[in-house]
Amino acid sequence: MEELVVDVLVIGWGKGGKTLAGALGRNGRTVALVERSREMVGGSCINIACVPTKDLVESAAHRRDDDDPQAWFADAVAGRDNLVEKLRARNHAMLSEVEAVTLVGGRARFTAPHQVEVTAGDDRMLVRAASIVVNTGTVPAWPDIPGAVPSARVHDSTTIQHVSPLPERLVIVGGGDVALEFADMFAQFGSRVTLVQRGARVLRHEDADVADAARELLEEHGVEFITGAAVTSIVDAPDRATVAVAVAVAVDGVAREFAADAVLLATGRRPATDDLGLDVAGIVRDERGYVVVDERLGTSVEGVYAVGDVNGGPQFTYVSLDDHRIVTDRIMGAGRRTIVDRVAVPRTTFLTPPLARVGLNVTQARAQGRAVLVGSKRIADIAAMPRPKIVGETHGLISVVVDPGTDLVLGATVFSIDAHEVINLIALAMRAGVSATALRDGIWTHPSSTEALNEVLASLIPASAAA
Ligand SMILES: Cc1cc2nc3c(=O)[nH]c(=O)nc-3n(C[C@H](O)[C@H](O)[C@H](O)COP(=O)(O)OP(=O)(O)OC[C@H]3O[C@@H](n4cnc5c(N)ncnc54)[C@H](O)[C@@H]3O)c2cc1C
Ligand SMILES: NC(=O)c1ccc[n+]([C@@H]2O[C@H](COP(=O)([O-])OP(=O)(O)OC[C@H]3O[C@@H](n4cnc5c(N)ncnc54)[C@H](O)[C@@H]3O)[C@@H](O)[C@H]2O)c1
Repeated sequence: MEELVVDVLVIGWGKGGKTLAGALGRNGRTVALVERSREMVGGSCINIACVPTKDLVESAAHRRDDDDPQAWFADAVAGRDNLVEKLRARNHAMLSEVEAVTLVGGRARFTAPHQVEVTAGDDRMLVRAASIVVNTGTVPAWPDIPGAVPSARVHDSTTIQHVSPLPERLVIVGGGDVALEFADMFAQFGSRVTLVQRGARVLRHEDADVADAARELLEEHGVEFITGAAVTSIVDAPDRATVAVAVAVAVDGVAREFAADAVLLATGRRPATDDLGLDVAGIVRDERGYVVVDERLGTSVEGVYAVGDVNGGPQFTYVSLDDHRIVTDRIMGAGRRTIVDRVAVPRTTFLTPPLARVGLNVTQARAQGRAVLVGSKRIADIAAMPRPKIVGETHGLISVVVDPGTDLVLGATVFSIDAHEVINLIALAMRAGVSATALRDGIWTHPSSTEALNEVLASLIPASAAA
């Protein structure tokens, strides 16, 4: 069997792993990166997750009522394929041009704490390394519902991206980011979307006014919500799938069975650790299968680290990227970076317009018993922010939570055009200790979305007095 000995082995071409492989390779370490799938060169983000889905979201948002849905969707898919192909080639080139990095195609499996066997068809290779970085990500978690099995009509978030033709009726099961982003996107492409969700409320982690505004937006785009509902079966027939649901509170006139041309199961993800041989190597997993790590992302085996989704942290590409900084620092630097250093990590759900949040919202501040000030305005009412009116997208609201004692921002929700950008500015202000007053009095370009801060932060009132 062919053998390869390197300083650092990265398993999986995720965001953290590929960045780390390039950085270490350029700094004199020999590195091997193993990826099991040609279609995943570059990792989930560019192939099946962030980039292709946001490209489709963007295309869907630009469709007008008189544009033919099928033709528009086909064009959007072709554009997406073209983009992904380019990004994949670029990702391959970025590492193949680093001499110290060896790219290995195949499935890796631990056979000892510092050794993996890589299998590709009949080919086998042994790779040994003093440092190993597990970056295998997650895969869709299929729910335990009768009939919930992959088929031409029953999809997960990966296969639905290749559905053809555009489904006239799409039933989505779930209430997280994947469910909401695909619901909004397909509704705007022209599908009739029904979203079935277990909880009584959508976006239960958001303030009630934010969740209501998001639901109203999606309903305006044509999404029907069936809340407090459990899917009891999916029956896949040649001409249609039928999704049966049991609802907690019966409402007259609401169907219990939904016919669909396609079903999307958006019920979460599970770690890609099933067949990785972690137990053989003594690498401890938690009860859900995620690799257990310490604050510096070390596993139970010295010299073995886990970065990205597989370590059970927040599942965002930029968190995987930050994980690479911690492990790179540990392998090449002072080893002082930890996940505890992370302050104000923002997130965005890519609806149209996007819904972004950082830090505490009003509900969470109240739950902590904090007396806070809140500035909250509907986008349509913010006179000092004409950009949404210029663009013709005035849905949403902005809400900022401020500590009255320190004048520091504790959190913000921005549900508006440009929210995914504005939230980064607020997150930076939180990290840098910039006061709410400084943000209120900031000199911002005009017309822009940032200038909403001038007006929203001038309207602070005690949370107890806010609705
Ligand atoms: C539909 C969708 C949309 C998303 N949108 C966003 C977004 O807009 N913004 C955002 O920040 N996050 C988004 N996410 C989350 C984001 O995609 C993930 O957090 C991120 O891609 C995780 O990357 P990673 O570094 O953990 O590994 P991944 O990029 O998942 O890479 C893991 C790699 O390991 C390979 N692999 C697995 N097992 C083995 C093995 N045994 N041997 C060899 N190779 C192996 C896999 O093939 C894969 O290429 C989205 C997720 C989904 C599902
Ligand atoms: N824009 C972004 O940054 C972005 C976009 C997509 C995904 N992601 C990340 O990827 C990860 C996966 O997203 P996701 O939405 O798949 O997972 P999730 O865990 O966020 O949501 C899963 C949803 O499915 C529901 N669910 C689970 N089992 C069910 C069942 N049997 N029946 C009905 N409902 C069920 C849950 O209640 C939940 O609402 C998340 O961490 C998410 O943050 C991020």
